[in-house]
Amino acid sequence: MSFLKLTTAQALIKFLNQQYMERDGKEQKLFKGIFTIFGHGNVLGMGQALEEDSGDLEVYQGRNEQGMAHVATAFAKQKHHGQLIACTTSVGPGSANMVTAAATATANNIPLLLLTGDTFATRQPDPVLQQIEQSYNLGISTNDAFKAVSKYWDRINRPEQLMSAMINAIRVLTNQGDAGAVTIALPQDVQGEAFDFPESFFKKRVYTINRIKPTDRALHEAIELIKGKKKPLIVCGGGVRYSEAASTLREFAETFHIPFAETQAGKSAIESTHPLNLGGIGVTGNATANTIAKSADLVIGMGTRFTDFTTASKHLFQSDDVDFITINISEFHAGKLDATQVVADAKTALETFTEKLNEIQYRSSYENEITVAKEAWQAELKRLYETNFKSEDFKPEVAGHLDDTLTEYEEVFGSSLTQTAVIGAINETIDGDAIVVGSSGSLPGDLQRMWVSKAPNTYHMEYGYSCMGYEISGALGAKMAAPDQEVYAFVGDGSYLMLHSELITSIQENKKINVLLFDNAGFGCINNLQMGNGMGSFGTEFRMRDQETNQLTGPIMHIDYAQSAAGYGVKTYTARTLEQLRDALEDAKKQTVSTLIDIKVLPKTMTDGYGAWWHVGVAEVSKKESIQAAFEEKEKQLKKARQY
Ligand SMILES: Cc1ncc(C[n+]2csc(CCOP(=O)(O)OP(=O)(O)O)c2C)c(N)n1
Ligand SMILES: O=C1C[C@@H](O)[C@H](O)[C@@H](O)C1=O
Ligand SMILES: [Mg+2]
Repeated sequence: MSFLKLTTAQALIKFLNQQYMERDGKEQKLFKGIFTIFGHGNVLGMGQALEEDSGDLEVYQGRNEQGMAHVATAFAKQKHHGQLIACTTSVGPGSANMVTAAATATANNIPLLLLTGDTFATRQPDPVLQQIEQSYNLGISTNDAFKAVSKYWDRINRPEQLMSAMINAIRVLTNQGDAGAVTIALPQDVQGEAFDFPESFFKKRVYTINRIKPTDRALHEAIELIKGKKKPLIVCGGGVRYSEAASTLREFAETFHIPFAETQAGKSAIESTHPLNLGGIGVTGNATANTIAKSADLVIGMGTRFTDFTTASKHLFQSDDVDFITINISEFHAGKLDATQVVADAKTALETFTEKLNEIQYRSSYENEITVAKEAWQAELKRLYETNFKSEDFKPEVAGHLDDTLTEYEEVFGSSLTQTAVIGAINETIDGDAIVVGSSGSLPGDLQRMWVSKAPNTYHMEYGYSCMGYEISGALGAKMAAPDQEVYAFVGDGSYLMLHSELITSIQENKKINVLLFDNAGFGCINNLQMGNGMGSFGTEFRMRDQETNQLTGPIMHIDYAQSAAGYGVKTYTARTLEQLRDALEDAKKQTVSTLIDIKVLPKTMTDGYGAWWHVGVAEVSKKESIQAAFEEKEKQLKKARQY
């Protein structure tokens, strides 16, 4: 056996360079690059290894650890898990900053490799700068916080541990059904320590999609169930996209005349205009999907985790005889809703289902209800595109909350744009193959309902963790994954303020992204939520502290986001009318640098409703009658929901 004397960090980088992913006969490096923010916890180990020989890894410089890890997550998501970017941080606050991003990746089952600097394994200089020192356990460091949010966690206290740790790390990162954040904590001293690593550790390793077939029994049970059903409905989840099963799903739906609805992660597998595509389903779904869902007698979940947003807190599927089939590569997710479980890859499962259903010449019994529901939604979409604050019969989409203060917003903003009209104008103006990215606030709801996807894989929504701050990082990750397509981040003002640091990285990397900043001066969707459940407007509008009342009820804050981003070198625009917006969008297309359009939109003009309930924690006791009423309503609706 031959050996290579390397430091732990050098061995790690060499190992990463030898990992490959194979898809559809095409092989590529599993790791495209590595994001870094160096500090004393990683610069002399990981930094040294990368400076000396990074191999084919591109080395990027992040601005905020959370931000850079979101970039890496979005990159993997857009690449359908086929290629990854690793992240290295310093010890203490550097790694702590990344915990939120780890959780985001894990919630969404997206592979993300985090290489966090750690305190000394020898403990000789303890306490080192940024060490917490838990007196009950000296073995604990900040990095233990990743245990709750990682799918695999390890600490390399001796160089030779790297080998088993990394083989397990890759096992998890390449597991389609159970991927997520993988945290490898690297004590500062161990990173630089040398060891004679066997050369075999560095051999080329090629991974591939595990296209698990359904068992005969699962297939038989599922087909027997489908046979007796008249109104099946497919829920197209992210698994359809990650498994690259869209064309198989299209053929399946068309052959058996089965409509499909989209989750946030599944949207844009197939274009919105497909006659069987009902669009977004659930809490943030539209009327078409939610209407059909209510009377479906069979729900076939494909690659979906069936979150509360998809099932409307298990309240959506109201037919007495509704049954569920779950097709999922993950046993855990297949086990949801007491379904007939088909643990399999979506594409393979669909192929086998097609064969069997063809044998019995199955066809659903839908007549024209899908077309009727789709046409009704088209009319509603047109209305949403045309909402106009200035029209006499204007009523905000979320009415009865702040109706009287909307003119105050109009004055401060110098704009009466409605959010739905803005989304309509953007959808009509940007290229059909542009990728739209989002994550939190009111925009995911509007986009899941309203966005007309024209090309495959152009809708990129992180809605597993709905993490504010993902949007701009996510846009950069999507751009790095698809450099030939325009990428647009849809971001609220609250989320923009929380984290937009990687906008600078987009400039540094010459990766143009377009930021569409929807400024409604507040945490709009949370304001809707609280007021919709009987509360007042409390702590969610961006208002100055009123000196007399000492409450946040003073004047609306006005922030010139365009001016601030211009200082970064971003090409910026302000849009106060639809015409200005369209002009800005057209001009932004011509730019080579990242752009930002500061769009002032009136609160309460986002979409709302469409027949889905959401189970939220309403107070059982309150002096307010409106809250008592909200609680009673919640209890009433809860009785109609499935319990598990
Ligand atoms: C990191 C994080 N913190 C808190 C929340 C809870 N939250 C969800 S949406 C939201 C407000 C979003 O405001 P904004 O980005 O302006 O969007 P809007 O709802 O106004 O469209 C908050 C605080 C979250 N999703 N993520
Ligand atoms: O609490 C939340 C409410 C949702 O409407 C929003 O989209 C999401 O970001 C969130 O965290
Ligand atoms: Mg806002």
